[in-house]
Amino acid sequence: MNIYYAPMEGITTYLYRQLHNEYFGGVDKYFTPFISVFPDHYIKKRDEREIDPANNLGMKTVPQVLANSSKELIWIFKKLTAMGYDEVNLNLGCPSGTVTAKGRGSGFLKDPAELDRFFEEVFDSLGDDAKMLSVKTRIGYLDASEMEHLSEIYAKYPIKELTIHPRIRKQFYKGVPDMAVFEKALVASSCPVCYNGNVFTLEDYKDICRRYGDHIDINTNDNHFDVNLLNSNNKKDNLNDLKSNDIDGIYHINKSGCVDNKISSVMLGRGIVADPSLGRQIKGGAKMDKAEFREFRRALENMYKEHLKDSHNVHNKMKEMWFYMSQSFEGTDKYIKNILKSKSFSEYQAAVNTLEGNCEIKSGPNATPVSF
Ligand SMILES: Cc1cc2nc3c(=O)[nH]c(=O)nc-3n(C[C@H](O)[C@H](O)[C@H](O)COP(=O)(O)O)c2cc1C
Repeated sequence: MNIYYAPMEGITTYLYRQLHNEYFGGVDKYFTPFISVFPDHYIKKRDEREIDPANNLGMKTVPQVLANSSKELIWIFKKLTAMGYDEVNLNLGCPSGTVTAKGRGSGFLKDPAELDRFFEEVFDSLGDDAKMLSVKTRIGYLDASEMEHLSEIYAKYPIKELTIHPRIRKQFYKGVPDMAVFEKALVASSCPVCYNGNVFTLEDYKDICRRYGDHIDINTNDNHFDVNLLNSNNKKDNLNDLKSNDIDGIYHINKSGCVDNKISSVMLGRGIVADPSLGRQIKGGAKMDKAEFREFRRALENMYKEHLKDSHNVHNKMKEMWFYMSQSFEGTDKYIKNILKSKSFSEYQAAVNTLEGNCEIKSGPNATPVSF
């Protein structure tokens, strides 16, 4: 199973990604926060830094882009692949009003006919290279029933991987993911599917794997089976038989060689911001302890101090991080308030020391973080 660190605007900047990779790892791909592409083929300087290969050494980074014209997308796609990226992710999920008002992000889902035309132009123009395009989508703009038609559109194109966050636009990040709609979309997909939403703990991850993770990847070039997780009915010994005889009878194998009702990847968002060791735990490594957390938290502060000009920005950035990270500690209620309402960096530091001194890292499931 591939483990991805979700794109998170304002959080998963290249500086954060570098630090997370250095301290915890456990992540197969890091997605950049969305990069807006402007009509005159321009992206912000800030975003140029996000994609600069020198800022992404030693980790696998996937640039995510926000575009709703094929010209914009084709331009940025070519720029990124020429820089060496082998995947570009299209954002069809952003719920922010300023984005959706321009028909971008989840706002693009409002007009499926236009989305279909857009994909047709993009895939026609990019030819074989288009197989490097992946998509991250919500299940609808106004209503989850929209996903049925959206799935038909996605299934027409050889998308590298489809990440499904099973919420509609107006939910933002609240409420529970709609698993029934996710399941239908998973079955309808013609490409590998990544699940995203509310995976906050190792248990949440295992639950998703139990339901959707039993999968077999087939490398069609050398007919080699790479077994990731096999359930008790499909013992390893039976694989050669499966390969030669029964595989189509048991599973429907899609174009990319994945079993179409099983997921290929899980994308972690707020859960891994809260507990940066979540990916490592999923890969069989240790949960962080307080000393390790503290070291990472100090490294974050130092990194922001070094790179953000204004000390207010450092303070605000750390408050945002603590909104999520406090979810990894027991009984933080009265302490986290002091961090979030601190007026100066020294007040903030005192409140952080109090929280870290009085609260232990949770051993059980984390609470559900909403958003800052
Ligand atoms: C603060 C914040 C910023 C986000 N920025 C992006 C973004 O730039 N691109 C994107 O596709 N999704 C973005 N998301 C959505 C996440 O990638 C993810 O889909 C969402 O948080 C659900 O996953 P989770 O329940 O694991 O957090 C953002 C979410 C939050 C809370």
